[in-house]
Amino acid sequence: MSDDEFTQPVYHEEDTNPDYIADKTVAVLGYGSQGHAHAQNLHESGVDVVVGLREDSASRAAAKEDGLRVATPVEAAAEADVVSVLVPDTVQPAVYAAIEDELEAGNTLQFAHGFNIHYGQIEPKDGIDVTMVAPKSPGHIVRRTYESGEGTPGLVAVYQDETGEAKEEALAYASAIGCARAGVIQTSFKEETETDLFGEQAVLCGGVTSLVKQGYEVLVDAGYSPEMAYFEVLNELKLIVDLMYEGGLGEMWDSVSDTAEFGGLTRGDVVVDEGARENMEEVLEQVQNGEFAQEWITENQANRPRFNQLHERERNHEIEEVGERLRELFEWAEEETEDEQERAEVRQ
Ligand SMILES: NC(=O)C1=CN([C@@H]2O[C@H](COP(=O)(O)OP(=O)(O)OC[C@H]3O[C@@H](n4cnc5c(N)ncnc54)[C@H](OP(=O)(O)O)[C@@H]3O)[C@@H](O)[C@H]2O)C=CC1
Ligand SMILES: CC[C@](O)(C(C)=O)C(=O)O
Ligand SMILES: [Mg+2]
Ligand SMILES: [Mg+2]
Repeated sequence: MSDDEFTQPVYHEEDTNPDYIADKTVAVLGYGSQGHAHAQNLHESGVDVVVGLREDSASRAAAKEDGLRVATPVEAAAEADVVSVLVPDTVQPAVYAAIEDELEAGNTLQFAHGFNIHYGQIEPKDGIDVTMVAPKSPGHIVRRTYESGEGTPGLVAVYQDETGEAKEEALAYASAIGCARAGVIQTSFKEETETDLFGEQAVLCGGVTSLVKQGYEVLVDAGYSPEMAYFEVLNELKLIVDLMYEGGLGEMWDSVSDTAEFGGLTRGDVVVDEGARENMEEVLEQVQNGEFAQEWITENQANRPRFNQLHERERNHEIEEVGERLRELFEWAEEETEDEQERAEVRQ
């Protein structure tokens, strides 16, 4: 499929012009998963970066160690032409309120996810551009693939274009963080927000973990060993997903045995059946009508009682303890530990 056969424009390096960002200062607010990756990638692409962090932020030392300038979010926004808002979605409205006065006409307010704009939690002032550059990948992969030269695919969207250059600038930013190497798809804040939330809830994060836990429990409850259950439903999942990632469903089906292909094709839809599809449609509806967004906003206003309870329950699931023991036993444990350390550093 060539690019002009896609339903939406897809941009690569040659479609971007670094001049749109080259002489600008970018304030990256937050130094977490996305923040550390955007800030370091932009910096190494030659863009002037200032990281905006709270005075008492534990991440200040890490950002400085990575060779970046650090200021408070307000100071960073004051000196920047582009303000990239990479603090958690739940704190973005308060951070925006604090920096709004620092945004001058012609500046850009940029996001990596459209939640707050789409659901009206941030109403950006007139006179500024409002854009999105959303890598379709966790932040530590955005960083790692920039370093390895591959880049991760991303999305660009424009919500407000006062300068007439919002899209070009967003594309230059996408290129500077490595996304244009892999391809950047044009979308809208609405489409990115709704598909991102649906994807992470129904399939990527929610659906997959529920499938793994239920599969594990079914095997263990039937008397099989926890170790066997762990390998069968969790460890091997990565290997199967890697094949799908590399060559689609077809490459995976071609690689597994005919027995697995027949069993999978006849039993998969029994497990994820019409009822599961209807549940997925309901999840999508709650994203589209704002019910999920309201629930998440209210949950945060109440200091996350349900989130904390579910978070704790998930961490204490038996499969976590089995996995920790097993990962220590095998040779890939060392590599995993490095990854875990990297993620832990990012989370700090
Ligand atoms: N996680 C991901 O991979 C992806 C995230 N996104 C989007 O990117 C955005 C950022 O998400 P993510 O990277 O996960 O965020 P993180 O949770 O990793 O952000 C943590 C950073 O935000 C800072 N922070 C937290 N609260 C405040 C505050 N009140 N004031 C100032 N700074 C604060 C933290 O500071 P401190 O260091 O002081 O604790 C830390 O540096 C979101 O819009 C998200 O939806 C999009 C694609 C993927
Ligand atoms: C899949 C989760 C994600 O949407 C992401 C890494 O893209 C997120 O919000 O973290
Ligand atoms: Mg996502
Ligand atoms: Mg998301």
